[in-house]
Amino acid sequence: TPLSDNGHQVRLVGTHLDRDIIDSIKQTGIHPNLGLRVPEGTTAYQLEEAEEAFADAELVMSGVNSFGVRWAGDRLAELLRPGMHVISLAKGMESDDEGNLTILPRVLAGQIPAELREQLTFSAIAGPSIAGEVAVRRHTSVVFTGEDSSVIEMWRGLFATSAYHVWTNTDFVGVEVCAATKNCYAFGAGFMSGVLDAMGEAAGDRYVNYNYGAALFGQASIEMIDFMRLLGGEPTTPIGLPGIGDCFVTSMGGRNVKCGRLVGSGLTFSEARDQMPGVTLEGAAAIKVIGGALGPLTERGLITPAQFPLLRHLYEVVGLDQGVDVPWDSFFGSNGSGVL
Ligand SMILES: NC(=O)c1ccc[n+]([C@@H]2O[C@H](COP(=O)([O-])OP(=O)(O)OC[C@H]3O[C@@H](n4cnc5c(N)ncnc54)[C@H](O)[C@@H]3O)[C@@H](O)[C@H]2O)c1
Repeated sequence: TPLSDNGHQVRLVGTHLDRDIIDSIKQTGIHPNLGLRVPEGTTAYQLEEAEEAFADAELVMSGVNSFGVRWAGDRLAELLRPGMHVISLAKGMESDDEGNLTILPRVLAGQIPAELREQLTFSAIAGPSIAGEVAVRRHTSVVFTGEDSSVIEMWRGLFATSAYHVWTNTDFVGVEVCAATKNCYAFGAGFMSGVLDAMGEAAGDRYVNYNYGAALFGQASIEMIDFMRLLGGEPTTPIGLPGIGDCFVTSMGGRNVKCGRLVGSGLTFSEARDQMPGVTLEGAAAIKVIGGALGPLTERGLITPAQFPLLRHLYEVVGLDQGVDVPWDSFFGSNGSGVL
């Protein structure tokens, strides 16, 4: 929407999983998931028509989610040309057996042969932005990130409108780690409602569980800053849009929070998952990857057993199918602000 509002032509290429969406846009102009008409100047293409869509295109935006990043990289390897700029949306990280974590734009770039890759740039969009709200031009404030400030400034110039407000940040690792980890913590945000669901009528209608949610949210902010120290981001990056702001919007609802709510009400993660067949749960997947890396990182002495108590518990719940038993007393360090 912001690109179209600025007068650019947009070519929307679906994956093999998006055939119905692309058919709908081609036939009616309506994006069926959002129930909205795509903006003027947008043309939809099926995957087989990707070469036509990429012909004379200068800029590429990848909206493939975290499950398809390597797949997207393989497709782009065939379609990109030297001098093109790529910006991606997927939120998550990959881990190896030793717990080394990699941000997804680097995974995407890694699928492109080195000779071509060196003639491209890779950037990403982060920060609180619900697709449908952007589409109806609600005020949205985001962060564009990448290593090269002139490239992300170029992207900002293309996107920024009176409703879509863009900041730029060259802390690529820090911003992307925030984007990935907030999805983990937002799963936990579902617990506060789930616990009330389990209480049934005994919960009454006078008090809700905001204290519970606020404590999880506060601990999430401490752990995001700890991730900056671990992975090489700036300690201030989680403040504002990339971490806290995005964690807020993601915690307010969506598929991931719904699953967290079911788990908070007493179901195991596997049982909750079974109640949501076919639903993409990027946050739960991120907990398995990032939470799963904490064990090897602790064994290697890169973090202490006292660090990341909330994400460790989320991993017990999602990765090991254990019940919710929030380790409150291990939160907030010695002073309520995470100082150990
Ligand atoms: N929707 C939002 O409001 C929003 C906001 C900020 C960031 N994001 C991020 O942007 C990305 C896209 O968001 P979305 O809501 O469109 O997600 P989505 O789950 O609807 O999927 C987006 C795309 O990924 C493709 N995809 C999924 N699994 C795939 C696979 N295994 N192989 C190949 N392609 C696959 C789908 O075909 C689709 O084109 C996500 O990583 C999300 O976290 C979304």
